[in-house]
Amino acid sequence: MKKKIIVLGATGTIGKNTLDVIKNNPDLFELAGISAHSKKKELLKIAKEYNINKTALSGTNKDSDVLFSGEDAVIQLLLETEADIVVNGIAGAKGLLPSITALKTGKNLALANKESLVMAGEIIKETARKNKKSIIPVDSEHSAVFLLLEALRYKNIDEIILTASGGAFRNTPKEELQEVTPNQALNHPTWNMGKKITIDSASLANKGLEVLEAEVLFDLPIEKIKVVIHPQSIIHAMVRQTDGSLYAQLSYPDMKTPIQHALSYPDVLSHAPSPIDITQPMELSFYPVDNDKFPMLDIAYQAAGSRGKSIAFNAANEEAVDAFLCNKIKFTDIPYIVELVINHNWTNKVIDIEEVLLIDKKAREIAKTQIRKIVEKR
Ligand SMILES: NC(=O)C1=CN([C@@H]2O[C@H](COP(=O)(O)OP(=O)(O)OC[C@H]3O[C@@H](n4cnc5c(N)ncnc54)[C@H](OP(=O)(O)O)[C@@H]3O)[C@@H](O)[C@H]2O)C=CC1
Ligand SMILES: CC(=O)[C@@H](O)[C@H](O)COP(=O)(O)O
Ligand SMILES: [Mn+2]
Repeated sequence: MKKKIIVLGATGTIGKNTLDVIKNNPDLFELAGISAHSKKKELLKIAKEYNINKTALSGTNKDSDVLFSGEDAVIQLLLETEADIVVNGIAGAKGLLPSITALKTGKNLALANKESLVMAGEIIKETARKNKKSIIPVDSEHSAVFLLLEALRYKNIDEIILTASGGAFRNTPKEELQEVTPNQALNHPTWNMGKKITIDSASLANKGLEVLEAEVLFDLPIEKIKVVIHPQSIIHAMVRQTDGSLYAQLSYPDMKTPIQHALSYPDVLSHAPSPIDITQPMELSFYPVDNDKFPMLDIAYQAAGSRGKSIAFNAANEEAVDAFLCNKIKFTDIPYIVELVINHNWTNKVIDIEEVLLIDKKAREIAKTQIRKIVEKR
């Protein structure tokens, strides 16, 4: 039986990589539905190529060229389409409700949209538990930890270590970060990704979100979740057992590897999307994070353990990155804005999705006020 897959964010980087994995494994996987936000032409092209009619376009009003259109299009697609797995490759906080709906409609969730877990980790896990469905991480580091923990049978785990490439400014002196441009920040050294996550890699906010994502996924105390700079992005994560042994997962920086793993799970396929050639010389190096130069990781650690602060971290960062990409604020204003927002009096426990959305909205308002103040001053 082929697994039926819905790809949310089919026009994005995760979406396209997922479509490649499906295309490369026609006997195993079958595309059941797709969503996009603005790229209608591209969405229709994919639908034609894969011969499907379950299409959703969320960034428009009623549009008869697609099956579902408008703000609720993704939710309608999930309600009306049978599938085994939903790959959530939507960028940002808008991925949250689709994650929950995927689980509620009885589908396993292959999750790239880390924001879902940062905003509503407990609610999503409880929804998965109630509906007897799995959350399979797609984020490369979490996919690696997931694999390693399974291989080690979750026994005697001491700590997990996520690697970070260091982003576009790993070698840029701190004093020069004031004047860097969006185009410079978008020049990721190892991965080809969407704009928002690429800016987050440059500021290390991505690693901050990933620490918060790992806190939810692996149920570990935050001091057991560590980060190390590894410029080659070959090792994606490591797990240390209590006897000191350190286990690592290695693969080239190609998202098809964790995506294939998530789609085939619990099986492992007999071929690799891009196998590592160990007959070639390969350098693997590691450095500590420079927290003074990149404060976003420390700010994320401050948000750990508090769902309200985690939501605020994500919301303020999304607003600040948007403003940076529009040249309204400087790169160095991003941590200033986010720290100011998370230092408000947010609740630690969040009960339901309505409360999540309320905190998200409030945090964005505070961030936008700060952005306006910065713009007025300059
Ligand atoms: N790229 C990567 O390698 C990795 C990404 N991730 C995570 O995966 C997610 C997607 O990232 P990435 O693929 O890089 O992003 P992209 O920007 O490349 O793609 C985003 C996708 O989401 C759609 N989209 C954008 N806004 C909305 C919205 N408001 N409602 C519904 N759909 C929307 C876009 O549609 P359209 O193009 O039509 O506008 C597009 O299909 C993020 O959460 C990211 O953190 C995690 C690990 C690795
Ligand atoms: C591919 C992936 O999982 C990204 O989240 C990646 O980790 C980003 O690179 P950084 O390590 O630079 O944040
Ligand atoms: Mn990652």
